[in-house]
Amino acid sequence: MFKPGINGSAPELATSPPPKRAAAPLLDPYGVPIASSQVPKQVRASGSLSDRIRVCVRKRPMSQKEVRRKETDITNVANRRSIVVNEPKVKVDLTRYIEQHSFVFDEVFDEAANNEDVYRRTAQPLVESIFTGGKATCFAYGQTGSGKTYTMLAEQTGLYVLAAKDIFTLLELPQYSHLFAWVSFYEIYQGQLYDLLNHRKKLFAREDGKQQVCIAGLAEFDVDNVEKLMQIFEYGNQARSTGQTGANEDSSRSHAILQICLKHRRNPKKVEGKFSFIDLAGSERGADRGETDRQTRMEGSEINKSLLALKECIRALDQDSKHTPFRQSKLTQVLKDSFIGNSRTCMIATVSPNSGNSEHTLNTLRYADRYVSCRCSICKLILKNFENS
Ligand SMILES: Nc1ncnc2c1ncn2[C@@H]1O[C@H](COP(=O)(O)OP(=O)(O)OP(=O)(O)O)[C@@H](O)[C@H]1O
Repeated sequence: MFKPGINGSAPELATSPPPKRAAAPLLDPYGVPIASSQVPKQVRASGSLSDRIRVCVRKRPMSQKEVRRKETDITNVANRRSIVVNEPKVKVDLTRYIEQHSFVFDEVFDEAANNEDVYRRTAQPLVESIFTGGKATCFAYGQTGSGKTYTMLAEQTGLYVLAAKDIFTLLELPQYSHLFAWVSFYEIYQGQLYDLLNHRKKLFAREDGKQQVCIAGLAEFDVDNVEKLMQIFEYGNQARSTGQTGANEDSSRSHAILQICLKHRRNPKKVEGKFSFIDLAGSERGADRGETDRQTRMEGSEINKSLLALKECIRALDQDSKHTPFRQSKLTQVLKDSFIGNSRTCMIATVSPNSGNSEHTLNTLRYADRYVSCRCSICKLILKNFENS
Protein backbone atom coordinates (compact mmCIF):
# COMPACT_ATOMS: atom_id res chain seq x y z
CA MET A 1 0.00 0.00 0.00
CA PHE A 2 1.20 3.47 -0.78
CA LYS A 3 2.62 5.41 2.18
CA PRO A 4 2.78 9.09 1.26
CA GLY A 5 4.74 10.33 4.34
CA ILE A 6 5.37 13.74 2.84
CA ASN A 7 5.97 16.84 4.89
CA GLY A 8 4.16 19.27 2.65
CA SER A 9 4.24 23.01 2.94
CA ALA A 10 1.21 25.15 3.71
CA PRO A 11 -1.52 25.12 1.10
CA GLU A 12 -1.12 27.57 -1.68
CA LEU A 13 -3.45 30.50 -1.96
CA ALA A 14 -6.73 30.02 -3.73
CA THR A 15 -6.79 30.87 -7.39
CA SER A 16 -7.82 34.41 -8.09
CA PRO A 17 -11.57 35.05 -8.01
CA PRO A 18 -13.39 34.65 -11.29
CA PRO A 19 -13.40 37.79 -13.39
CA LYS A 20 -16.76 39.50 -13.48
CA ARG A 21 -18.32 38.80 -16.86
CA ALA A 22 -21.36 40.73 -17.87
CA ALA A 23 -24.33 38.50 -18.56
CA ALA A 24 -24.12 38.09 -22.31
CA PRO A 25 -27.29 38.20 -24.37
CA LEU A 26 -28.16 34.78 -25.74
CA LEU A 27 -26.97 34.57 -29.32
CA ASP A 28 -27.75 32.08 -32.01
CA PRO A 29 -24.89 29.96 -33.35
CA TYR A 30 -24.04 32.70 -35.82
CA GLY A 31 -23.71 35.36 -33.12
CA VAL A 32 -27.07 37.01 -33.78
CA PRO A 33 -28.98 37.92 -30.57
CA ILE A 34 -32.05 35.77 -30.07
CA ALA A 35 -35.29 37.36 -28.86
CA SER A 36 -36.22 35.72 -25.54
CA SER A 37 -39.55 34.56 -26.96
CA GLN A 38 -37.64 32.50 -29.54
CA VAL A 39 -35.41 30.76 -27.02
CA PRO A 40 -36.49 27.23 -26.14
CA LYS A 41 -37.56 27.01 -22.47
CA GLN A 42 -34.67 24.80 -21.40
CA VAL A 43 -32.06 27.04 -22.99
CA ARG A 44 -33.58 30.13 -21.40
CA ALA A 45 -33.38 28.57 -17.95
CA SER A 46 -29.72 27.70 -18.13
CA GLY A 47 -26.30 29.23 -18.51
CA SER A 48 -25.96 30.19 -14.85
CA LEU A 49 -22.93 29.14 -12.83
CA SER A 50 -25.23 28.02 -10.02
CA ASP A 51 -27.15 25.51 -12.17
CA ARG A 52 -27.31 22.01 -10.78
CA ILE A 53 -26.04 20.61 -14.06
CA ARG A 54 -23.84 22.41 -16.50
CA VAL A 55 -22.68 21.06 -19.81
CA CYS A 56 -19.69 22.81 -21.32
CA VAL A 57 -17.58 22.15 -24.40
CA ARG A 58 -13.85 22.63 -24.78
CA LYS A 59 -12.15 22.71 -28.15
CA ARG A 60 -8.43 21.93 -28.11
CA PRO A 61 -5.90 23.59 -30.46
CA MET A 62 -4.74 21.80 -33.62
CA SER A 63 -1.85 19.48 -32.84
CA GLN A 64 1.45 19.76 -34.73
CA LYS A 65 0.72 16.45 -36.40
CA GLU A 66 -2.62 17.73 -37.70
CA VAL A 67 -1.00 20.91 -38.95
CA ARG A 68 1.76 18.90 -40.68
CA ARG A 69 -0.91 16.78 -42.36
CA LYS A 70 -2.39 20.08 -43.63
CA GLU A 71 -5.71 19.32 -42.01
CA THR A 72 -8.14 22.19 -41.58
CA ASP A 73 -9.81 23.42 -38.42
CA ILE A 74 -13.50 22.84 -39.05
CA THR A 75 -14.75 23.67 -35.56
CA ASN A 76 -15.64 27.27 -34.86
CA VAL A 77 -16.52 28.63 -31.43
CA ALA A 78 -19.08 31.19 -32.55
CA ASN A 79 -19.60 32.77 -29.14
CA ARG A 80 -19.56 32.01 -25.41
CA ARG A 81 -22.33 29.47 -25.74
CA SER A 82 -22.26 28.05 -29.22
CA ILE A 83 -20.06 26.00 -31.47
CA VAL A 84 -20.36 25.30 -35.18
CA VAL A 85 -18.95 22.25 -36.96
CA ASN A 86 -18.41 22.64 -40.71
CA GLU A 87 -18.56 19.02 -41.76
CA PRO A 88 -16.93 18.28 -45.13
CA LYS A 89 -19.17 16.04 -47.25
CA VAL A 90 -19.24 14.58 -50.73
CA LYS A 91 -22.39 14.19 -52.84
CA VAL A 92 -23.05 11.07 -54.94
CA ASP A 93 -21.86 12.99 -58.02
CA LEU A 94 -18.59 13.60 -56.08
CA THR A 95 -19.24 17.32 -55.60
CA ARG A 96 -17.84 18.50 -52.28
CA TYR A 97 -19.94 20.58 -49.92
CA ILE A 98 -20.00 21.66 -46.27
CA GLU A 99 -22.78 20.73 -43.92
CA GLN A 100 -23.01 23.10 -40.98
CA HIS A 101 -24.07 21.90 -37.53
CA SER A 102 -24.54 24.39 -34.72
CA PHE A 103 -24.95 23.55 -31.05
CA VAL A 104 -25.73 25.59 -27.94
CA PHE A 105 -24.27 24.69 -24.53
CA ASP A 106 -24.00 26.31 -21.12
CA GLU A 107 -20.48 27.43 -22.00
CA VAL A 108 -18.05 26.84 -24.85
CA PHE A 109 -14.28 27.29 -24.52
CA ASP A 110 -12.15 27.88 -27.57
CA GLU A 111 -8.56 26.77 -28.19
CA ALA A 112 -7.17 29.88 -26.48
CA ALA A 113 -8.73 29.01 -23.11
CA ASN A 114 -6.33 27.55 -20.57
CA ASN A 115 -7.16 25.22 -17.69
CA GLU A 116 -7.54 28.16 -15.30
CA ASP A 117 -10.17 29.73 -17.56
CA VAL A 118 -12.01 26.43 -17.79
CA TYR A 119 -11.72 25.85 -14.05
CA ARG A 120 -13.25 29.21 -13.10
CA ARG A 121 -16.39 28.49 -15.13
CA THR A 122 -16.77 24.77 -14.43
CA ALA A 123 -15.32 23.24 -11.25
CA GLN A 124 -14.70 26.34 -9.14
CA PRO A 125 -18.39 27.17 -8.67
CA LEU A 126 -18.84 23.64 -7.32
CA VAL A 127 -16.07 23.81 -4.70
CA GLU A 128 -18.05 25.69 -2.06
CA SER A 129 -20.95 23.27 -2.34
CA ILE A 130 -18.91 20.43 -0.86
CA PHE A 131 -18.43 22.51 2.29
CA THR A 132 -22.18 22.52 2.82
CA GLY A 133 -22.60 18.76 2.62
CA GLY A 134 -22.81 18.62 -1.17
CA LYS A 135 -21.50 16.13 -3.70
CA ALA A 136 -19.85 17.67 -6.74
CA THR A 137 -18.89 15.81 -9.89
CA CYS A 138 -16.92 17.09 -12.81
CA PHE A 139 -16.22 14.81 -15.72
CA ALA A 140 -14.64 15.01 -19.14
CA TYR A 141 -16.21 13.21 -22.08
CA GLY A 142 -14.86 12.95 -25.62
CA GLN A 143 -12.93 10.89 -28.13
CA THR A 144 -9.37 9.80 -27.51
CA GLY A 145 -6.86 12.63 -27.86
CA SER A 146 -9.45 15.40 -27.50
CA GLY A 147 -8.07 16.67 -24.17
CA LYS A 148 -9.97 14.90 -21.37
CA THR A 149 -6.90 14.06 -19.31
CA TYR A 150 -5.28 17.41 -20.13
CA THR A 151 -8.36 19.14 -18.71
CA MET A 152 -9.19 16.95 -15.77
CA LEU A 153 -6.03 15.21 -14.59
CA ALA A 154 -2.99 17.00 -16.05
CA GLU A 155 -0.33 16.65 -13.37
CA GLN A 156 0.29 20.34 -12.69
CA THR A 157 -2.72 22.18 -14.07
CA GLY A 158 -5.59 19.70 -14.21
CA LEU A 159 -8.88 20.84 -12.73
CA TYR A 160 -8.32 18.52 -9.77
CA VAL A 161 -5.16 20.47 -8.80
CA LEU A 162 -6.85 23.85 -9.17
CA ALA A 163 -9.87 22.72 -7.16
CA ALA A 164 -7.63 21.19 -4.48
CA LYS A 165 -5.83 24.52 -4.03
CA ASP A 166 -9.15 26.19 -3.31
CA ILE A 167 -10.31 23.35 -1.08
CA PHE A 168 -7.16 23.48 1.04
CA THR A 169 -7.42 27.26 1.34
CA LEU A 170 -11.01 26.99 2.53
CA LEU A 171 -10.01 24.26 4.99
CA GLU A 172 -7.75 26.77 6.72
CA LEU A 173 -10.73 28.90 7.68
CA PRO A 174 -11.77 28.52 11.35
CA GLN A 175 -15.32 27.44 10.46
CA TYR A 176 -13.96 24.40 8.64
CA SER A 177 -11.26 23.44 11.15
CA HIS A 178 -13.28 20.30 12.05
CA LEU A 179 -12.89 19.00 8.49
CA PHE A 180 -10.08 17.09 6.82
CA ALA A 181 -9.55 16.07 3.18
CA TRP A 182 -9.06 12.46 2.07
CA VAL A 183 -8.13 11.39 -1.42
CA SER A 184 -8.85 8.15 -3.27
CA PHE A 185 -8.17 7.19 -6.87
CA TYR A 186 -9.60 4.22 -8.70
CA GLU A 187 -10.56 3.13 -12.17
CA ILE A 188 -13.40 1.24 -13.77
CA TYR A 189 -12.23 -1.18 -16.41
CA GLN A 190 -14.70 -3.56 -18.02
CA GLY A 191 -17.20 -3.04 -15.23
CA GLN A 192 -14.65 -3.83 -12.47
CA LEU A 193 -13.23 -1.40 -9.95
CA TYR A 194 -9.46 -1.26 -9.38
CA ASP A 195 -7.76 0.70 -6.62
CA LEU A 196 -4.98 2.77 -8.17
CA LEU A 197 -3.51 3.59 -4.76
CA ASN A 198 -3.32 -0.03 -3.64
CA HIS A 199 -1.67 -2.19 -6.33
CA ARG A 200 -4.80 -2.25 -8.52
CA LYS A 201 -6.64 -4.23 -5.89
CA LYS A 202 -10.07 -5.32 -7.12
CA LEU A 203 -12.82 -3.45 -5.28
CA PHE A 204 -16.53 -3.99 -4.77
CA ALA A 205 -19.22 -1.35 -4.51
CA ARG A 206 -21.99 -2.13 -2.04
CA GLU A 207 -25.11 -0.33 -0.92
CA ASP A 208 -25.56 0.02 2.83
CA GLY A 209 -28.86 0.02 4.76
CA LYS A 210 -29.38 3.70 3.89
CA GLN A 211 -28.86 2.90 0.21
CA GLN A 212 -25.58 4.77 0.20
CA VAL A 213 -23.01 3.23 -2.11
CA CYS A 214 -19.68 2.56 -0.49
CA ILE A 215 -16.61 0.98 -2.02
CA ALA A 216 -15.36 -1.58 0.45
CA GLY A 217 -11.62 -1.50 1.06
CA LEU A 218 -10.89 1.59 -1.07
CA ALA A 219 -7.54 3.09 0.04
CA GLU A 220 -7.84 6.70 1.18
CA PHE A 221 -5.09 9.10 2.23
CA ASP A 222 -5.42 12.27 4.23
CA VAL A 223 -4.03 15.27 2.41
CA ASP A 224 -3.55 18.85 3.52
CA ASN A 225 -1.58 20.36 0.68
CA VAL A 226 -1.36 20.27 -3.07
CA GLU A 227 2.14 18.78 -3.26
CA LYS A 228 1.07 15.75 -1.29
CA LEU A 229 -2.05 15.35 -3.39
CA MET A 230 0.00 15.52 -6.60
CA GLN A 231 2.44 12.95 -5.29
CA ILE A 232 -0.40 10.57 -4.49
CA PHE A 233 -1.97 11.22 -7.88
CA GLU A 234 1.30 10.54 -9.68
CA TYR A 235 1.65 7.22 -7.88
CA GLY A 236 -1.89 6.20 -8.84
CA ASN A 237 -1.51 7.40 -12.40
CA GLN A 238 1.51 5.15 -12.87
CA ALA A 239 -0.54 2.20 -11.70
CA ARG A 240 -3.11 3.16 -14.28
CA SER A 241 -0.79 3.44 -17.24
CA THR A 242 1.25 0.34 -16.49
CA GLY A 243 -1.84 -1.77 -15.93
CA GLN A 244 -2.29 -2.42 -19.63
CA THR A 245 -0.12 -2.42 -22.70
CA GLY A 246 0.37 1.26 -23.52
CA ALA A 247 -0.39 4.40 -21.56
CA ASN A 248 -2.75 5.97 -24.05
CA GLU A 249 -4.49 2.72 -24.84
CA ASP A 250 -5.06 2.14 -21.20
CA SER A 251 -6.46 5.55 -20.46
CA SER A 252 -8.84 5.20 -23.36
CA ARG A 253 -10.23 1.96 -22.07
CA SER A 254 -10.98 2.86 -18.49
CA HIS A 255 -12.77 5.53 -16.50
CA ALA A 256 -10.48 7.08 -13.87
CA ILE A 257 -12.07 8.62 -10.78
CA LEU A 258 -10.15 10.84 -8.37
CA GLN A 259 -12.16 11.77 -5.30
CA ILE A 260 -11.52 14.34 -2.60
CA CYS A 261 -13.72 13.70 0.43
CA LEU A 262 -14.22 16.06 3.33
CA LYS A 263 -14.58 14.14 6.57
CA HIS A 264 -15.07 15.08 10.18
CA ARG A 265 -11.77 14.94 12.08
CA ARG A 266 -13.35 13.10 14.99
CA ASN A 267 -15.54 10.82 12.90
CA PRO A 268 -13.70 9.92 9.71
CA LYS A 269 -16.48 7.57 8.68
CA LYS A 270 -18.76 10.53 8.13
CA VAL A 271 -18.43 12.05 4.65
CA GLU A 272 -19.32 15.73 4.86
CA GLY A 273 -18.77 16.55 1.22
CA LYS A 274 -17.21 15.00 -1.86
CA PHE A 275 -15.70 16.19 -5.13
CA SER A 276 -15.22 13.60 -7.92
CA PHE A 277 -13.06 14.29 -10.95
CA ILE A 278 -13.64 11.81 -13.74
CA ASP A 279 -11.57 11.18 -16.83
CA LEU A 280 -13.91 9.00 -18.88
CA ALA A 281 -12.82 6.38 -21.37
CA GLY A 282 -12.51 7.65 -24.95
CA SER A 283 -16.04 7.78 -26.35
CA GLU A 284 -15.04 6.25 -29.69
CA ARG A 285 -14.23 3.07 -27.79
CA GLY A 286 -17.94 2.67 -27.15
CA ALA A 287 -18.87 2.99 -30.79
CA ASP A 288 -19.23 -0.03 -33.01
CA ARG A 289 -15.88 0.04 -34.77
CA GLY A 290 -16.33 -3.35 -36.38
CA GLU A 291 -13.46 -4.86 -34.42
CA THR A 292 -13.20 -8.60 -34.35
CA ASP A 293 -10.94 -8.94 -31.32
CA ARG A 294 -13.18 -10.27 -28.52
CA GLN A 295 -11.43 -8.33 -25.77
CA THR A 296 -11.79 -5.02 -27.63
CA ARG A 297 -15.41 -5.72 -28.43
CA MET A 298 -16.17 -6.47 -24.79
CA GLU A 299 -14.39 -3.28 -23.72
CA GLY A 300 -16.35 -1.30 -26.30
CA SER A 301 -19.68 -2.71 -25.23
CA GLU A 302 -18.98 -2.07 -21.53
CA ILE A 303 -17.91 1.52 -22.25
CA ASN A 304 -20.96 2.04 -24.44
CA LYS A 305 -23.22 0.76 -21.68
CA SER A 306 -21.67 3.01 -19.04
CA LEU A 307 -21.68 6.14 -21.21
CA LEU A 308 -25.33 5.60 -22.14
CA ALA A 309 -26.21 5.01 -18.49
CA LEU A 310 -24.38 8.21 -17.56
CA LYS A 311 -26.34 10.15 -20.16
CA GLU A 312 -29.59 8.63 -18.85
CA CYS A 313 -28.75 9.63 -15.27
CA ILE A 314 -27.90 13.18 -16.32
CA ARG A 315 -31.13 13.39 -18.27
CA ALA A 316 -33.09 12.15 -15.25
CA LEU A 317 -31.35 14.76 -13.09
CA ASP A 318 -32.04 17.43 -15.68
CA GLN A 319 -35.72 16.60 -15.74
CA ASP A 320 -36.03 16.13 -11.97
CA SER A 321 -37.21 12.64 -12.73
CA LYS A 322 -38.24 10.43 -9.80
CA HIS A 323 -36.36 7.47 -11.19
CA THR A 324 -32.64 7.65 -11.95
CA PRO A 325 -31.27 4.47 -13.54
CA PHE A 326 -28.07 4.18 -11.45
CA ARG A 327 -27.89 0.43 -11.61
CA GLN A 328 -27.42 0.29 -15.38
CA SER A 329 -23.64 0.43 -15.07
CA LYS A 330 -20.84 0.31 -12.51
CA LEU A 331 -19.94 3.90 -13.34
CA THR A 332 -23.38 5.30 -12.49
CA GLN A 333 -23.69 2.96 -9.52
CA VAL A 334 -20.56 4.32 -7.83
CA LEU A 335 -21.59 7.87 -8.73
CA LYS A 336 -25.09 7.42 -7.31
CA ASP A 337 -24.70 10.02 -4.58
CA SER A 338 -23.54 12.53 -7.19
CA PHE A 339 -26.96 12.43 -8.80
CA ILE A 340 -29.22 12.71 -5.79
CA GLY A 341 -29.83 15.16 -2.96
CA ASN A 342 -27.48 18.09 -2.61
CA SER A 343 -25.43 17.38 -5.73
CA ARG A 344 -24.02 19.39 -8.61
CA THR A 345 -22.54 18.09 -11.83
CA CYS A 346 -20.48 19.62 -14.59
CA MET A 347 -19.73 17.78 -17.79
CA ILE A 348 -16.96 19.03 -20.06
CA ALA A 349 -17.24 17.63 -23.56
CA THR A 350 -13.83 17.84 -25.21
CA VAL A 351 -13.52 18.05 -29.00
CA SER A 352 -10.72 17.92 -31.52
CA PRO A 353 -10.77 20.72 -34.10
CA ASN A 354 -9.54 18.91 -37.24
CA SER A 355 -11.49 17.68 -40.24
CA GLY A 356 -10.27 14.09 -39.79
CA ASN A 357 -12.17 13.89 -36.52
CA SER A 358 -15.40 15.54 -37.66
CA GLU A 359 -17.49 12.43 -37.11
CA HIS A 360 -16.22 11.91 -33.54
CA THR A 361 -16.62 15.61 -32.79
CA LEU A 362 -20.23 15.51 -33.95
CA ASN A 363 -20.88 12.38 -31.90
CA THR A 364 -19.47 14.05 -28.79
CA LEU A 365 -21.56 17.19 -29.30
CA ARG A 366 -24.70 15.14 -29.94
CA TYR A 367 -24.10 13.14 -26.78
CA ALA A 368 -23.66 16.29 -24.72
CA ASP A 369 -26.50 18.24 -26.35
CA ARG A 370 -29.22 18.78 -23.73
CA TYR A 371 -31.06 21.36 -25.76
CA VAL A 372 -31.40 19.43 -29.03
CA SER A 373 -29.89 22.56 -30.46
CA CYS A 374 -28.55 21.43 -33.83
CA ARG A 375 -31.46 21.72 -36.24
CA CYS A 376 -29.99 19.61 -39.03
CA SER A 377 -32.02 16.53 -39.91
CA ILE A 378 -29.24 14.05 -39.07
CA CYS A 379 -28.61 15.45 -35.58
CA LYS A 380 -32.35 15.55 -34.88
CA LEU A 381 -32.78 11.96 -36.05
CA ILE A 382 -29.83 10.67 -34.01
CA LEU A 383 -30.98 12.49 -30.89
CA LYS A 384 -34.55 11.23 -31.37
CA ASN A 385 -33.32 7.66 -31.71
CA PHE A 386 -31.27 8.09 -28.58
CA GLU A 387 -34.20 9.54 -26.62
CA ASN A 388 -36.29 6.53 -27.68
CA SER A 389 -33.63 3.95 -26.95
N1 LIG B 1 -6.49 22.49 -24.56
C1 LIG B 1 -5.31 21.96 -24.89
N2 LIG B 1 -4.24 22.76 -25.13
C2 LIG B 1 -3.05 22.23 -25.49
N3 LIG B 1 -2.83 20.91 -25.68
C3 LIG B 1 -3.86 20.07 -25.46
C4 LIG B 1 -5.14 20.54 -25.07
N4 LIG B 1 -5.96 19.48 -24.96
C5 LIG B 1 -5.22 18.41 -25.24
N5 LIG B 1 -3.96 18.75 -25.56
C6 LIG B 1 -2.88 17.83 -25.93
O1 LIG B 1 -3.46 16.84 -26.80
C7 LIG B 1 -2.95 15.53 -26.49
C8 LIG B 1 -4.09 14.57 -26.15
O2 LIG B 1 -4.75 15.03 -24.96
P1 LIG B 1 -5.25 14.05 -23.81
O3 LIG B 1 -4.24 13.00 -23.50
O4 LIG B 1 -5.72 14.90 -22.69
O5 LIG B 1 -6.47 13.34 -24.55
P2 LIG B 1 -7.55 12.34 -23.95
O6 LIG B 1 -8.87 12.83 -24.43
O7 LIG B 1 -7.41 12.22 -22.47
O8 LIG B 1 -7.16 10.99 -24.67
P3 LIG B 1 -7.35 9.46 -24.14
O9 LIG B 1 -8.82 9.15 -24.21
O10 LIG B 1 -6.56 8.65 -25.09
O11 LIG B 1 -6.82 9.40 -22.74
C9 LIG B 1 -1.97 15.71 -25.35
O12 LIG B 1 -0.67 15.78 -25.90
C10 LIG B 1 -2.34 17.04 -24.73
O13 LIG B 1 -1.24 17.68 -24.14
